[in-house]
Amino acid sequence: MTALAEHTCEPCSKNTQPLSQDEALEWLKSLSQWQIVEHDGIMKLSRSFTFRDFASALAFTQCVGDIAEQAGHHPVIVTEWGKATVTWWSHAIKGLHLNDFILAARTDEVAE
Ligand SMILES: C[C@H](O)[C@H](O)[C@H]1CNC2=NC(N)=NC(=O)C2=N1
Repeated sequence: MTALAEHTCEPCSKNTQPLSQDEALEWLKSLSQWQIVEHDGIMKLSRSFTFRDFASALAFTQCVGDIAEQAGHHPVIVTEWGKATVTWWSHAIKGLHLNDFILAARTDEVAE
């Protein structure tokens, strides 16, 4: 079975259905330390990463930005001293798509 990070992101149009809560919870089992949060009725995938200082958090933020640019799919990243919180969701479908789980897995790879 292909590791989640190696999956290919699929373009999703605004007509694509977001994952159901059950589907999202099933994919969540493939990740660790990520959680599904809901803001304004939109399910999102979020995880905080801790670092020894601001510069390290900023360098991680740049790496996540590179992943996002490469995929054409972007998270919200809150970067602060010693911490960065990454939240993925698919704006076009106002919910979660497998792409968000793939990019969360790729986010974990650059946090190591
Ligand atoms: C035009 C541009 O490709 C689209 O707006 C992309 C940009 N990045 C995106 N990122 C996320 N998370 N969801 C989107 O729907 C999205 N759409």
